[in-house]
Amino acid sequence: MSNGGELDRRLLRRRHEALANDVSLIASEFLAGFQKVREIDRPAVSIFGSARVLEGSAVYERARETAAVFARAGFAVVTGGGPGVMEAANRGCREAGGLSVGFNIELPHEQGLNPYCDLSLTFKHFYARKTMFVKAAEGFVIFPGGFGTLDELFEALTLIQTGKIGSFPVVLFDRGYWAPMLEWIRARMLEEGLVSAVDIELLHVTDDPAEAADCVVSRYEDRLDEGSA
Ligand SMILES: C/C(=C\CNc1ncnc2c1ncn2[C@@H]1O[C@H](COP(=O)(O)O)[C@@H](O)[C@H]1O)CO
Repeated sequence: MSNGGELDRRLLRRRHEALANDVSLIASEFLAGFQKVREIDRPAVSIFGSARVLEGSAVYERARETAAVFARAGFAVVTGGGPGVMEAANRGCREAGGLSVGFNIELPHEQGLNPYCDLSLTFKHFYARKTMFVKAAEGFVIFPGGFGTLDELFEALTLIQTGKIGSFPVVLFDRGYWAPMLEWIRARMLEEGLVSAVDIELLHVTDDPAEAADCVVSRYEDRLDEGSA
């Protein structure tokens, strides 16, 4: 099965004769993604986190619980549709009667879509898929994770910091996990003038599922009152 990697590698090799066709394939993936986002009939949160945590682990169970709180608040839960935190969040949302959405990705070592998604789409390209996490969401909750999770966290933060999207809440779940990163951001990035204090204020840190949900839901309600949601 094609995993999109061949197309990405071809684009980067700059084989110009193939570019127009390749770009139109990518455009059609964006369009299919936007159409799927339109099917989400309520406000949504995008939840990111490790693909590797297992059922029963603290991170998995907190993600499941957090997604359930969002579902009970009337929010859809959007994830990458894979295993680990993605599965936990889709599962928690489904168990609480919410709308559970998975934007999966074709990978060389296929993991497949987890069985807890009501709406789903599988992408070939990370960049089209990442746009849908942002397009769909009123905020972001990020659980402990590795490179993929950090990529999604900093994508959201950069879009907010540069004003490409509104100032949506970004919640880091698990104080202990994120503390060293936040300390480094303050001690080095801020100290050396590479970010501003207001940039750091974009991040909210919590260990509490209800607080994570309240942060996103209350900001959404404020935007509704202002007429900007
Ligand atoms: C490596 C494993 C599974 C890979 N399958 C994935 N399926 C869907 N989405 C994924 C997968 N791996 C990473 N992602 C995305 O990145 C985030 C997690 O990455 P991390 O490096 O594990 O932090 C996640 O939010 C996904 O969107 C398990 O064997």
